[in-house]
Amino acid sequence: MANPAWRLAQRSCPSHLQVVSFPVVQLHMNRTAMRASQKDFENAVNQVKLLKKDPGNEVKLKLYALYKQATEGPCDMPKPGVFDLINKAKWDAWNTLGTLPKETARQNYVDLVSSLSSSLESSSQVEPGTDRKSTAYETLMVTSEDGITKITLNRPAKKNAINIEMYHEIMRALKAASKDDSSITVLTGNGDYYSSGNDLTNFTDIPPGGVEEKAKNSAILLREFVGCFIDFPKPLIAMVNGPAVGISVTILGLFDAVYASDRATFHTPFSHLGQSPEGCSSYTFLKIMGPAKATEMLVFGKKLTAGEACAQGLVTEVFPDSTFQKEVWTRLKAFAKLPPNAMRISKEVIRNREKEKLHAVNAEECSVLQERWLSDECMNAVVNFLSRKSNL
Ligand SMILES: CCCCC/C=C/CC(=O)SCCNC(=O)CCNC(=O)[C@H](O)C(C)(C)COP(=O)(O)OP(=O)(O)OC[C@H]1O[C@@H](n2cnc3c(N)ncnc32)[C@H](O)[C@@H]1OP(=O)(O)O
Repeated sequence: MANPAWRLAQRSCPSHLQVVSFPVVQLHMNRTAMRASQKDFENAVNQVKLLKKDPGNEVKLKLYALYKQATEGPCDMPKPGVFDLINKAKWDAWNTLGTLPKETARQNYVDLVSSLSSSLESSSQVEPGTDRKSTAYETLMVTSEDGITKITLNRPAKKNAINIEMYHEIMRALKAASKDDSSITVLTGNGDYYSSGNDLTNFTDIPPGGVEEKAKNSAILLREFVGCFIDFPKPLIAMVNGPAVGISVTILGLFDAVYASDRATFHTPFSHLGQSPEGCSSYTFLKIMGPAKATEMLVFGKKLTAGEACAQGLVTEVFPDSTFQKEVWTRLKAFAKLPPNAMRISKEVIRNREKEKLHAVNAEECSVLQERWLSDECMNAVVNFLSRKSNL
């Protein structure tokens, strides 16, 4: 959407907000629909009218394009002339959606409005720098302000262990963040831990199909979860506020920057747990730190200090815990002011070369883990933890 013509329109036409504005979307409201998803869509169209804060021109263009695609299908209008700046920006936005199916456009529109409603609502009501738990999530706090969507793991009493609900909520929050109007996304933890990794009680809820079915379902969930990090389109930054264990460490290799408090530690005790690496770490860690150091972490379970993790390239920079929040947020706010499309495209250029490989590694790691979870070594480790014979 970094359309120079649109930028020019913004400067030369002070009334642009009316031109690409809610009424444009409302204009087409009289088409009623029969299907449930169409009802959601209509609700979303109505919700747009109720937004208290202007979502900005880029978001409005996205809404316009998705609306047109959802109601009329691919753009078949003649391209407006080069001097018809506003209509050309709208045409461009619609035309970029190509042959996106109407149903997908409808769904994307609904998702965008939903992320918009929560982010605009939170940014308008929350004091700067203050978190407010979004009612949409049980295990996370998600806020959006100053161009930054912040996803906070919020099970501090369980050291932010990732239970099944949290896996799903993180995926949902990432999908919403990928479409909202923020420039960058931050993941952090509430309390003294960043995250203690997979919630080991996830393994205790056995379905009627038995442990094999459990292992299969877990592998499917894990693959989808890691896939969201591989495909996340905006700069994704981890603020590692404290110790990190297991999968919360391995997926750091898929982040674009990792800032750590000097209280943080990085621990992947897979062998201790009878498991094997995930989160694409069997590939990313080798690239980041070389095979010898990666093996120490992933095979022998060596726990790294923040300083060591930084020296090995897993962490971008370490800050004293006392100034961690202040220093990192100052930096993130400056990043968020950079042109968002340029950041997104630069990330795309960097990531695209690796994407296919990363998805293949993810699939392989999940398939190996599916077997590992059925092993005696793994089952014993989980039982030991649950009966408190082991604290890593
Ligand atoms: C869909 C499936 C995908 C699977 C993907 C696979 C991923 C692999 C991994 O992530 S492997 C890593 C798994 N994590 C662990 O093995 C860590 C286990 N936890 C600990 O060793 C310790 O809790 C600790 C070192 C993190 C913290 O120890 P401390 O003594 O400071 O605190 P407590 O042990 O008393 O913990 C407080 C309460 O939190 C519960 N808890 C902490 N971590 C986990 C966890 N990972 N799973 C489940 N529960 C956890 C702990 O049980 C305490 O609860 P309680 O107060 O109710 O007793």
